[in-house]
Amino acid sequence: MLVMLFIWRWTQNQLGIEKPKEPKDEDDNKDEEEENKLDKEAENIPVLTIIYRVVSFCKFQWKWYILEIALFHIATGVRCVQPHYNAKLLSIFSNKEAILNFIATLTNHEAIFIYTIIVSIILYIVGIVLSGMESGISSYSSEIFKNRLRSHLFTSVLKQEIAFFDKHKTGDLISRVNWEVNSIRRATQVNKIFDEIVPLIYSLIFMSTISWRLTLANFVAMPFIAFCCELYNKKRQKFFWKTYRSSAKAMNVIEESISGIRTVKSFGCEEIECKRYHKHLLESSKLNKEKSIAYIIFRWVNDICDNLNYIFIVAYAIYLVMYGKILPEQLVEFWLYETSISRYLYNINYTLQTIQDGIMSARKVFSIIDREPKKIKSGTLKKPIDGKITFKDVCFTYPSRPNEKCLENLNFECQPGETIAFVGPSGVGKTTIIQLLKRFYDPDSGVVLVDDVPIDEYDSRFLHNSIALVAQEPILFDASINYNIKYGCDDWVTDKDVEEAAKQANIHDFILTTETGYNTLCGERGVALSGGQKQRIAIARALIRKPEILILDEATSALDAATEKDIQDTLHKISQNISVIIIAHRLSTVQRADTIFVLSDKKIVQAGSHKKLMQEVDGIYYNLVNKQILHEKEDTDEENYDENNNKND
Ligand SMILES: Nc1ncnc2c1ncn2[C@@H]1O[C@H](COP(=O)(O)OP(=O)(O)OP(=O)(O)O)[C@@H](O)[C@H]1O
Repeated sequence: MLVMLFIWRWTQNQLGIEKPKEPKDEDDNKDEEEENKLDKEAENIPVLTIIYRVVSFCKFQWKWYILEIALFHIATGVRCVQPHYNAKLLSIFSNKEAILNFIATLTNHEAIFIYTIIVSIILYIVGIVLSGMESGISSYSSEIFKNRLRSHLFTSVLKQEIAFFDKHKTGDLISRVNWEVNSIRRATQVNKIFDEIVPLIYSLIFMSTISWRLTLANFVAMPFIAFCCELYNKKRQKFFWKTYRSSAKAMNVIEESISGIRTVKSFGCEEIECKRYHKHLLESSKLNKEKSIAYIIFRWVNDICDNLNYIFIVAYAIYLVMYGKILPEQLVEFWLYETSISRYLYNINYTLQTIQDGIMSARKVFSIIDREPKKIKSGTLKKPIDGKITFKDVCFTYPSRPNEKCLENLNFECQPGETIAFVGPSGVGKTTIIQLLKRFYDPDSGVVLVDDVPIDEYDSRFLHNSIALVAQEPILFDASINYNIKYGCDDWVTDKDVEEAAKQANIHDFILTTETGYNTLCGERGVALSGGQKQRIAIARALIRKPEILILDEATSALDAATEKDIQDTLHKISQNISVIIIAHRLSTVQRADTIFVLSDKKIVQAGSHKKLMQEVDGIYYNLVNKQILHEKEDTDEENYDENNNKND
């Protein structure tokens, strides 16, 4: 009973039923606290829920699991009978007298001898073949599981609201998709534990039929070993969280440095980035060193206990043989089983640790898979849109900066087919207005309406298709120009539409000059193209959708004056039928807008056409235009001066 209690306690601990406490890192800043909220929630998921979730992910490849379990049991059964036949052979040759006796009567024993050898060989071969097949199937089914889990996790990550990505670092998310899923996959090979438990039980049964006293002697050191395991596993759990954090930080440095390699190189910061990465690796190595020391101590204590137990069993066995309680050949058979017992126990402990790691990883993975994206209440309305946009008393604060109001009581209207523009100093909230219209965030108060209907009543996909955005920093995917223009609507647009959109965006001629035309690859994030080319492809990507509302957020900032004028003419033609919102610092870009809204101090302070605003000589717009004209004049004067000087030289 006592032993059972210890085993139960030990298993509980091994499986992490006692929730691991995340150690408090003194260096943690506020951002990390915010980011770790999810992990803290994850820690509270009961272990049985986690096991249930993992099992429900496994169940769809149940056929593989059943085959694997069947093969496993046959292979284990075969392996368990082997020592019996080996012992039979050994007992024949156990001493000189027995060998001479056997040779003298060889003809009598020949059949038994050959039979035993043949059975032994067959058992070995069957055991090897079945074990191999079982391992292969197990690894195959766990790979299927891993991919399925990764795919679910990735889908869940993409479903999250934009605010989620403001708080969670890319490195952490990538680490969950790779590292944590792998750790769960290892834990799902739970049959590995049966690989040890079943033969252990079989061996114990065989051993107790030989001598129940000797079999019981195996359990003498069990309580102490269980106690050591418990101490060691507590230590391991502490290390798990710390190692996870430092690996996620290291992953983040890799992601940031590689995606921003041009910035890193242009500032000559390669060494700084290497040092930053190295710092996190050192942190991780330090933790691993401590972990290894803890492991060494655990192994020492474990092995000492094991050996002492062994010595005790040997002494006890000699005693039993001496007093005729068991026969020498029985002892040989017993010993063949005995040698495997400690190996089984060690492997069980190792597998339980893997399962424990898997459970901790599963907490991290399922906390995201099960996370309901906040506030993304999507309606079902799909009625065609005319393009009227209304912002009514909209107030907004970014969730990651809850103490800084970004927009206050914003009110404006855009009639269908109108072009409106937002201008104002940098950081005043122009892009934020667009983010609210695209429902990347929901306002704290007030309402955003499209055609007098609150935008959360529209089907989210329908709304995104009706409102096309050309963002400030267009992101192109590492695929062909054709793919990038068609992105998201390749099931309803043709190659002719792609060409048409490219012509409207003034990029068609450039595409024709490339060797592979529309199949030219854009490179990761569009690195193989110039800023202006990227912007024009992004404009084509927006135009091909034939949206009812088109948003251009600094969409032509990287273009030369002539190209910008061509695109503006095209957009002007298109904008007769659709609503257009333009955000631009270059005021010449917004001059044609029906209404220009000037933002300052979180709200709209001026509104009207360019002509009207230019009449308000005390207004911000008038000043902005004058400053820009003056600036452009200074630039032209400087250029003329340089040119004259060059001529005189
Ligand atoms: N994801 C975010 N989380 C927290 N704060 C943000 C976030 N995005 C923007 N901000 C802050 O909100 C404010 C408004 O930003 P926004 O990008 O709307 O300005 P903008 O007027 O478009 O600026 P610019 O003309 O330079 O593009 C800024 O102070 C900015 O720092």
